[in-house]
This record gives sequence, C-alpha cells and structure tokens, in this order.
Amino acid sequence: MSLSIQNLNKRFGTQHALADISLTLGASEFVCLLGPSGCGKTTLLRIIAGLMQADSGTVGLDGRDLAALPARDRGFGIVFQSYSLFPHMTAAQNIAYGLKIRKTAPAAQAEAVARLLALVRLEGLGDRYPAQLSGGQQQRVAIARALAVEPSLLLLDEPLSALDARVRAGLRHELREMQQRLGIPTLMVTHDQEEAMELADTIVCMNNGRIEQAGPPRELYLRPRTRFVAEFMGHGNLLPAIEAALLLATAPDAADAQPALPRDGLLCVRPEHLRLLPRQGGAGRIRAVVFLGARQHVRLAWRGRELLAETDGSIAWEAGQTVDVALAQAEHAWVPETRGHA
Ligand SMILES: Nc1ncnc2c1ncn2[C@@H]1O[C@H](COP(=O)(O)OP(=O)(O)OP(=O)(O)O)[C@@H](O)[C@H]1O
Repeated sequence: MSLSIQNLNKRFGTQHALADISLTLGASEFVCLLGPSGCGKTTLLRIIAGLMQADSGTVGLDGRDLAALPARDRGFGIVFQSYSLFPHMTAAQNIAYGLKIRKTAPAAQAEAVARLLALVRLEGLGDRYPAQLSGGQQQRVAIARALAVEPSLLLLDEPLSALDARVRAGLRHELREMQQRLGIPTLMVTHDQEEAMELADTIVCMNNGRIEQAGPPRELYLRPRTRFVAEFMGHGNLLPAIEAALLLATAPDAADAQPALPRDGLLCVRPEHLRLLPRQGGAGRIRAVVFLGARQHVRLAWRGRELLAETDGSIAWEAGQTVDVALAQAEHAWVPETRGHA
C-alpha cells in the first residue's frame, strides 16, 4: 500500500489552510503530521479520509485517485481525539460495528472482537458501556474499532491528547508496538514533538499550511532546514555567525579546517551539545539550574545571550558559578534567520 498526495490546496475564505502539500506514505510506515495549532494538520487528515474536499490536488492510493470515493468506501480506520464511541453500545458492540455494517457472519464478528479486545488489552471488559470505562480504555476501544475492518490505512487525529500524562505515555508505547506488529501504514496528527519523535518513522513538520520539512525524527532534530523546525523540534540555542564562530572554535575537531561560516544564518546548538567547564572568570555565568535526576538543565548567560545546556546529573552546578562553554560535538546545523513561511 502506498498513499501519494500531490499538490493539495485548501482555502477557507482568505485562509490558505493547505498550500501545495505533497507527501507519500509507504507500506508499514508511521508518519506524524506535527505542527502548532491551526497549521492545517487536521484539514489534511480529513481530506485524506474523504471527510472534506480539497480545492485542488490529488490523493492517490496505490496509483488510484480517491477523489470520487466517499469516506466509507475508502477502507481507512479513523480515531479522533474525543473518544467518539457510540454511548449506547458496549465496548464489544462498538468494536463490531464496522463488521456488522459489512454483514460479517456473527461467529466471525465474535472472533474478531475477542482478538481485538486482547490486542488492546481489554479482555473481560467487552460488556462495559463507554461511560463505565476510563478515558484510556475508551480510546483503546476506539483503536480496536478502527482496526476491526482491517483498514488499509490508519488515520489518527490527536488520539492521545485527552489522556493524562501517564496513561498517554503507556498507550503511546502500545500504539507503536501494535502498529509495528500489524504493519498498518499510519498517519497521525499531533502537536506534541516528543510524541512524534517516539512514534514516527517520518515526521512531517507543518507551519501555516505548508510542509517545512519531512524526514526521520533524528534528521529534523539534528539537521533542521528552517528556523521554525529548529525551534519546534526542541530547544535550540540559535547563534548568529560571529558568536557561533567562538563556540565552533571549541568543537572537538576545531583543529581541522572549519568550513567557511555562512555570512547569515544561525547555528543551531541543542542543549545536550553544550559542554560546561568550571572556570573562574569563564565567559558563561550560570543563572539557574533545574535538577531532573539523570539530567539537569542549566540556564546561563554567555556573551550577552542566554543559553540552555543539558548535562548529566553528576555535577552539582550552582547559580552564580562561572564556566567556559564548549561544543561537545563537531557538527551542527545552520538554519536561515527567517522564521519560515510567515
Ligand atoms: N471548516 C472550517 N472553516 C473555516 N476555517 C477552517 C475550517 N477548518 C479549519 N479552518 C482553519 O484552517 C486552518 C487549519 O485548521 P486545522 O484544523 O487543519 O489546523 P490544525 O493544525 O489541525 O490545528 P489544531 O491542532 O488546533 O487542531 C485554521 O486556521 C483553521 O481556523
């Protein structure tokens, strides 16, 4: 199965909700659409699902244009943020719903429901109504219901965001395991960068209706191509060329010829790539320390700029201490100064 989206555009009045979006999703791939509120993620998902029409562009499945195919005939499984279960049906009846519509034989329905209840770890709870289940359990039922029809594509719209942090982290992990085991190509909308990093093979980072960058999580984190991606994928210390040169001089391969610094552009240094060395009269002064156990976040003033460093928990840094600031690795990304598509 491969999904291919070509040059999709969608306007709401003067709002360009999707501007020339193209992307592909391959067999067994988990793709996360990541971006801030209003960037067009849900609009894109709804168009793929067939719940909304694009103004122009195509959505194709294995080379077949889906434009004329209504949502119910696309064979996709969809899970929304709100649990959207049928309240008057039990968990088992919710899961069996799509199979009943397809007139699957009752014995096969019962077999599928039992298998899916086990898959989402709800054995024994099939007779409960949604109101008798926790939020996390309801969302498991919604996932099982989406999987029951053996979809060719799973579409998830912020399925975990209504859950509390612990339930969310657990279900996130299970969702990834389940997706890998079943090998169902999956497209998930999220505005949570950590969630996208944990789940996705490919992150599609969106801003203002456009794709800023698409690639594996590591690539977007370490090689952001725009300032927007650098800032959205986690804290980035963004340094103009003159200050960057001072830090680059401390990089592990500084003795080798450094490539010429770009005249404009910002060096993106992730907090864990900064190394602090205690030294009286050093150029950095520690402003604040947040101890997180295995890690700690150290805010420091350095040459008139605030930097965030992340170190392991072994050294007890203290506010007021002066330090030298160095780079822990040689390679860092340069991004344009502009914020991307404003
Ligand atoms: N039916 C609609 N009518 C008018 N404008 C809409 C409609 N649906 C979405 N929009 C606008 O299109 C833009 C993209 O919306 P969309 O819901 O796709 O964003 P999103 O990235 O999913 O945001 P969120 O994370 O808040 O759900 C927003 O500016 C939104 O206000």
